[in-house]
Amino acid sequence: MNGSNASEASRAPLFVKICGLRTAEDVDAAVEAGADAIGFVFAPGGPRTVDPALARPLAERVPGHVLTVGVFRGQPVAEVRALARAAGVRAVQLHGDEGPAHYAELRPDGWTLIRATSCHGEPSALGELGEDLLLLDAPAPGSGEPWDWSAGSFTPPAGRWILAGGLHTGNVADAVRTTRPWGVDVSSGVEARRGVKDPRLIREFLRAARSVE
Ligand SMILES: O=C(O)c1ccccc1NCC(=O)[C@H](O)[C@H](O)COP(=O)(O)O
Repeated sequence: MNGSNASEASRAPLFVKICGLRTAEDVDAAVEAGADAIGFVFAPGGPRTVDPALARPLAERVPGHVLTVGVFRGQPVAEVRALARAAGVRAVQLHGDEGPAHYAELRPDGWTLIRATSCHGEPSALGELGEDLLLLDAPAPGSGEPWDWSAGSFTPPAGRWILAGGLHTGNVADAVRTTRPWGVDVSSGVEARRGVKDPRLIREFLRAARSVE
């Protein structure tokens, strides 16, 4: 996965992550439809939250070319490490206000580190806190609420950044055309109702996301 500037990133095949999965049927649908990454939410208290006993067998269904991602928010390093190890995921996505020390402590574990942040006008640089991938999200992650990614509203970072927040089959192609991200991430937009994925919507999302030249 090379690509150190925005134009290179836009020419690479679009990376697509489907987040918040809880069932084998949904995992299989995402993998078969060509997802590059599957996310399991370990941030507590939400409708998509899983524990390692549920997530591990799901992660084990995922072939090696698809990245398994544990999603966390404001949890201590020891908790992130324990949950990610127990579930057997290969990447860790942090949604809280974790600082560089958090990333540095997790680095030796070998996970791909994803920093999720909301875009407040000031561009965030990839790697600023020691992450491998940068995810630009809405202020309320997993809410399905979009943010203003229209042309001129923000400066897209260079390199491997992922657009998230309120994406769905009907807007993802426009979002990709406008912002030229390295990847996209969706959760609510592929759900029949909050916390319940719809395999048909997963397939349609992947098709729409990849329809942009
Ligand atoms: O989904 C959750 O419940 C969640 C809770 C805490 C932190 C992150 C969470 N989700 C992250 C995601 O699902 C995605 O990375 C992203 O926010 C896109 O969400 P959506 O707008 O629902 O497509």
